[in-house]
Amino acid sequence: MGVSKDQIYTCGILTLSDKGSRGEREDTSGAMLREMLGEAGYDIVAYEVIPDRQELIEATLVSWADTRGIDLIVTTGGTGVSPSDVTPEATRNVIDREVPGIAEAMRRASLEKTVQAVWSRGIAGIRNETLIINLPGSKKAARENIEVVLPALRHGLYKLKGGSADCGVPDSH
Ligand SMILES: Nc1ncnc2c1ncn2[C@@H]1O[C@H](COP(=O)(O)OP(=O)(O)OP(=O)(O)O)[C@@H](O)[C@H]1O
Ligand SMILES: Nc1nc2c(c(=O)[nH]1)N[C@H]1C(S)=C(S)[C@@H](COP(=O)(O)O)O[C@H]1N2
Repeated sequence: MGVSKDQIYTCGILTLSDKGSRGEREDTSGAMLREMLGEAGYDIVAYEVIPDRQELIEATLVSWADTRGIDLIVTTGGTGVSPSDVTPEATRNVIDREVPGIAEAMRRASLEKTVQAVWSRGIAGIRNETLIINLPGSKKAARENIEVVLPALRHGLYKLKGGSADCGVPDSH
C-alpha cells in the first residue's frame, strides 16, 4: 500500500525531563506540541514524559518507531550540555540516517532569537519510516524550533515513505 497525498500522519510527543517525570514540573512544552501538531493535522497517538535516561529514551524511540509504526516522533528536552542531557546521543543511536538540514534550520532561526541557541545539540533523523526530531525543553524554545520546520515536514514524510510526486510541484502532496 502506497502513501497518499492526503495521508494523515501519526505523531508521538516524547518529553525528556527528570522534574517532569517526577511530577515536579508541569509539562507545558509537551502540551503545547500536542496542540500545535494536532492543529497542523497530525494524529497524536503517543505521549509520554520520561526521565533523562539514555537507555529508556532509546527503548521508547525504538518501540514507537518499530512496534507502533509512528510516522513522526518529536522529542522535547535534554538537548543541552547538562550532564543529564542525553537526548541527541539516544537519538543518534537509533536512527539509520541523519537529516542535518532540520537541525541546521532550527538553530539558524533560533540564533535570530537568542544566542543561547548555540547550546541545543538537538539532531533529526530517520529510523525505517519514522522521522525523529529533537527540540529543546522550554515551551518557548520548543515552539520557536518546531515552527521553523513544521511547514516542511509533510513533504519529507511523504518522500521517506516512498511517495513519488515531483518535489518541485507546489501542493502536489
Ligand atoms: N517539559 C517542560 N515543560 C515546561 N518547561 C520545561 C520543560 N522542560 C524544561 N523546561 C524549562 O526549560 C528549562 C531548561 O530545561 P532543562 O531540561 O535544562 O531543565 P532542568 O530543570 O535541568 O531539567 P529536568 O526537567 O530534566 O530536571 C527548565 O529550567 C524549565 O524552565
Ligand atoms: N529558539 C530557541 N532555541 C533555544 C532556546 C530558546 O530560548 N529559543 N534556549 C536554548 C537554551 S538556553 C538551551 S540550554 C538549549 C537546550 O535546552 P534543553 O536542555 O532544555 O533541551 O536550547 C537552546 N535553544
